[in-house]
Amino acid sequence: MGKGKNKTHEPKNGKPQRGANGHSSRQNHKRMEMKYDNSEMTKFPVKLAMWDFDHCDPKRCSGKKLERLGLIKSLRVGQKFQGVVVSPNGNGVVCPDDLEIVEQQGASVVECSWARLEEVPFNKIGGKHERLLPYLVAANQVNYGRPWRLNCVEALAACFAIVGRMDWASELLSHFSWGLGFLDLNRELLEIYQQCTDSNSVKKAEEEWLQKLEKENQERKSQSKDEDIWMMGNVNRRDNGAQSDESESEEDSDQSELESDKQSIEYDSLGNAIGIDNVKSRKMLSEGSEDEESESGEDEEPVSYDSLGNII
Ligand SMILES: C[S@@+](CC[C@H](N)C(=O)[O-])C[C@H]1O[C@@H](n2cnc3c(N)ncnc32)[C@H](O)[C@@H]1O
Repeated sequence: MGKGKNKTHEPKNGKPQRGANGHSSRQNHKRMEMKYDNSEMTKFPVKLAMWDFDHCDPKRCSGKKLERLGLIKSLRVGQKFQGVVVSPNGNGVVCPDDLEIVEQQGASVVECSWARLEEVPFNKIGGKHERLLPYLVAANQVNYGRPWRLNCVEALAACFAIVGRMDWASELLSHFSWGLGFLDLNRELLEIYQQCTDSNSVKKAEEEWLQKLEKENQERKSQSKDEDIWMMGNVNRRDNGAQSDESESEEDSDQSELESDKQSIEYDSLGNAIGIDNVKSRKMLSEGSEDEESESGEDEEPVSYDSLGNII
């Protein structure tokens, strides 16, 4: 762990743990509590706090930036927080019913790496109101476009926005060049969550949104499949169609070969039709050449197929 407040300190000679300032953790705890009443904290209308595990690059870390701006306070492991704790360890999701808690006690986050969550002693941090965030999409430069994985300032802003304090959400995000983009990106969804009441109703709204996304995704896929077909003609008749399985394509190719051979049926000297054999032998040849083509074709131009065997 790095040099943050919450790096692990080994007890020496069985004596109580002491922080970097030489005070015992109990004394530090008192100091931290007192610091909350410090005038520094008036920079933001409510308490903002974080447990900082120093996992992240300080230059890119939104929590550290809020701390440098004097907007958020670091908490020590062992300290609990009275307000809403926006945490990967939460049970319910943040909901409009949390407004009172947020307005009276503030909000906090866990500043750590998503990749190192298992190192966070969640049982020694948190509070009575630990919450997850419902589906929202990150707008920060590290995880842009990624759902659920918000950074600390986005998580705090999301909490404020959901409980209806868009003013606080904007104020906090305005310190980041990309910040207000988070509210733009999630505007419609945030408005939906704001209409909810308790945690269950937010979960329900989230579920409906995800179903809508899934439906749109399916529609987009089938639309692009249709467009492909119009652009490329019947893809099952392409030379490398050997890979497009299914009886449909085999039937098609049989049919087309028969049709094209109708006029070219030849007869031997005894009057036997020999065109059918020719069709068969040509088909076998063409199958052989398809194999060769598909082998060499792999190197030249990789082709992928969807579940219906269409080239995508
Ligand atoms: C894992 S840290 C990553 C912080 C990042 N390094 C930064 O620069 O801010 C993000 C924190 O925001 C809160 N958070 C973000 N997305 C969340 C979600 N979907 N549910 C609950 N908490 C979330 C949690 O406190 C989480 O620990």
